Amino acid sequence: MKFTRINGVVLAHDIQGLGSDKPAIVFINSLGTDRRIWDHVVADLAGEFTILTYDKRGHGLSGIGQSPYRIEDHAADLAGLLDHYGLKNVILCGLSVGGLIALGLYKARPDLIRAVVFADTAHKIGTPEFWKARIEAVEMNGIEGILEPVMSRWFTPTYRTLDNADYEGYCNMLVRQPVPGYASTCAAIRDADFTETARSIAVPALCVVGDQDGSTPPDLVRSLADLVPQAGFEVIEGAAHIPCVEQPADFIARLRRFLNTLPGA
Ligand SMILES: O=C(O)CC1=CCC(=O)O1
Repeated sequence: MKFTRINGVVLAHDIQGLGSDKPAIVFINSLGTDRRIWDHVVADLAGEFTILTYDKRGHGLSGIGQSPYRIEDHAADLAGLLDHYGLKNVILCGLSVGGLIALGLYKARPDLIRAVVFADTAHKIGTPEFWKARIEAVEMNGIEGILEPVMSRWFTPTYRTLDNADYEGYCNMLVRQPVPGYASTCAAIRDADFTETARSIAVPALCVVGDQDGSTPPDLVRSLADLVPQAGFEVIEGAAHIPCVEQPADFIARLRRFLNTLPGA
């Protein structure tokens, strides 16, 4: 684990394969999660790629910084981290708000990006009213107060059982995020609309979504795929909003298939 200060905020991250000539892939997290959601994927790709995972500001072990945030702040943090390591020509894999951050980074620094995987995300997520209610709820009652509705979006009923220790662990992950970082990221999502950026993407892209995703349902993710000129669209069975956790083998297989289509793969 490493820590680096970027834009005045300490970002916790892991990097492997640095200095090799292996293609670089960067994973960008969803709201309320930290970089450990990518553990299965990273373990599978290790040795073949330079791999960066990080906790965006306000999440995990990263600093919180100043509220309010915009997606542009999260994207500037990622640009700073890539510049810190001299990473260019990267493949981005963004989950949910991570997809918005990928779009924000593409808008600001298209020079850094070689391809994008958009997982369970869209150019615009939710309504202002929805995010206002979410922010008010967490500021009033803490993240515990929204645990059940959020978990029913993240995971299928099959996964959400009391005897599933992994499920309990991901509940812990959510409730342990700092409220100011969580609420500020909700506000950033509320204010984001990357429709025009999505239309402008000139690199290969894959949009993928769990068939039971309650946050960014398949039809919404398909609408992103329709905007992005070179995007494929795939649905993962038996997953909700976080397929890299709930169906890692299927997620990895689709990711690998996409990576194998990239020029020079
Ligand atoms: O918390 C949720 O409802 C799921 C989600 C929306 C945006 C994101 O990153 O996660």
